[in-house]
Amino acid sequence: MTTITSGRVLTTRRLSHFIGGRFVEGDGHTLENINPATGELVNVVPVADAGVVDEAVKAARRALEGPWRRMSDHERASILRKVADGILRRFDEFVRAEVLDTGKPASLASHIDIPRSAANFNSFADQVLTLSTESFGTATPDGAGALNYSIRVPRGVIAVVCPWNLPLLLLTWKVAPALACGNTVVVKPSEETPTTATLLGEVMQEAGVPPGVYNVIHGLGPDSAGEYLTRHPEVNGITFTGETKTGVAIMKAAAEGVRPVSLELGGKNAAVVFADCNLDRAVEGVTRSVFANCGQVCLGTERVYVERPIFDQFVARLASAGAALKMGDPFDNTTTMGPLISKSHREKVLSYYQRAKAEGASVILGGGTPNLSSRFATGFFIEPTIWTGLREDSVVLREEIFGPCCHISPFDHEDAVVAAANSGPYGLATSIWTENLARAHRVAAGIEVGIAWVNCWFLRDLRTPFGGSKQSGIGREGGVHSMEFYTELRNVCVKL
Ligand SMILES: NC(=O)C1=CN([C@@H]2O[C@H](COP(=O)(O)OP(=O)(O)OC[C@H]3O[C@@H](n4cnc5c(N)ncnc54)[C@H](O)[C@@H]3O)[C@@H](O)[C@H]2O)C=CC1
Ligand SMILES: O=C(O)/C=C/C=C(\O)C(=O)O
Repeated sequence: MTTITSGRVLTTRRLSHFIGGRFVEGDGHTLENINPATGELVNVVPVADAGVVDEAVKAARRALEGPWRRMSDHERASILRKVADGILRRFDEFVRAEVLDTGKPASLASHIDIPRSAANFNSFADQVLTLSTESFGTATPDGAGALNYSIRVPRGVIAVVCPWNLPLLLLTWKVAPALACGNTVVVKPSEETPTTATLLGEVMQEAGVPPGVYNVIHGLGPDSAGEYLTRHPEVNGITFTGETKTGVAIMKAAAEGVRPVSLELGGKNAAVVFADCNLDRAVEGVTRSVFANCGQVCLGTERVYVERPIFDQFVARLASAGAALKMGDPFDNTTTMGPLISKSHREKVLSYYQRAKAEGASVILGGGTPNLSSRFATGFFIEPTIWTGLREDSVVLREEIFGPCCHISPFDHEDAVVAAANSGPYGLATSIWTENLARAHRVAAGIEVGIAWVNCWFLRDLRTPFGGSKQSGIGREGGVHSMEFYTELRNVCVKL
């Protein structure tokens, strides 16, 4: 297929839905998937209407009657390990697809996104083999007793709705445990990043995942594929990562039919840096937590609190680390920061850059868009930005921006910084930087979040509970917690 875009002639692919083990063309209604680093077209993507979504859910339902659910946990685990191997075998292809869809540096996709996606399958293949249930010996009047034991059954068809910031990583974080437990899935990747979900369909086939167990439909959210899927009455559970407002819409959809939801939503995460920290480690960690993936990580830091004696030094060091980031060709190994995901997202983040100035911030670094040369001048790049001097109640300190920016405030007392970190509606993650062990434990317990890191950030063990407090989500995934969401316990009482 040949397409003319931005004055360039490109050969592009047309993606398909993946339903019942087949790649399915849509009805001709499509959307364009744009490379955020250049503004060029990557591929043309079909948009599923209600009929296509119904077909996918029905394929997933039929597959529940097939071999997948009847296989032993060992057999399913062995197929999931083949999926992991398949991702690694096609590593470069996955990296390239993820980079073209997101604009993130290939070094990041090769280091985090794609290896973690394979690790998700291996980890949940392990997890399903060590899952235990409870049993009780129960006294009965005749003295013979009864045995109560519980079994875990798959929930059925799971709707998986994914965002664009870590497309394959977050998709597989949900698909791997859902499949390990014997469910079937219908995945709706973000309209911004549809490619790796589709490529995974090929890997699933090669690995021997039966038709209909893994289905992918493309499209938008409201009044489109996302909404049709989450409202579909034959979906038995919904897992979602993305914006809090979308989480609310999905929870409402799930209420119809009383379906369980697992929601990992937005954040406005605080990093707390005490004067007794190892400053080199703190600067390195906070630099990553603010700027990694161009600030498009729900766990990232947008509020930094630094104890006053080291405030000026910390601000200067974070600013010089931010200034050293190199934007440009994502496939160049020296590039350390990609663009934002889309033109509209850049407009949103720039509106906060303007708002910060209007609210009286001192701009320590950045605040605008960079001048890049050649092809990348039309990409959605934005400057890494640091502010100081804002009031705690300013909009920029309360709303999730999802860009490469942070505000740094000084603090004097532990209680006050814990209160500041806890202000606002979100409670996803925090990082605490101190060499005082007692203080580290105290502050980690005091900040209302699902994930507290001490002297590190994004150090992940896939067995640990992962999720948010307050408006940052409902439920926990990871390890046994994923197994709890993707199965239902059934108690069996046997009279002896
Ligand atoms: N992990 C996170 O916390 C993320 C947060 N965001 C934040 O959300 C903002 C908006 O980004 P979006 O991509 O629009 O996020 P979003 O939350 O609207 O979209 C995520 C996924 O949900 C789907 N979706 C949207 N509305 C839906 C609905 N009513 N029913 C069912 N599915 C629906 C989308 O098609 C996409 O697949 C960003 O500017 C950023 O601030 C975005 C991505 C990830
Ligand atoms: O599971 C992880 O390690 C990372 C999760 C990150 C997000 O959920 C996000 O940025 O949206």
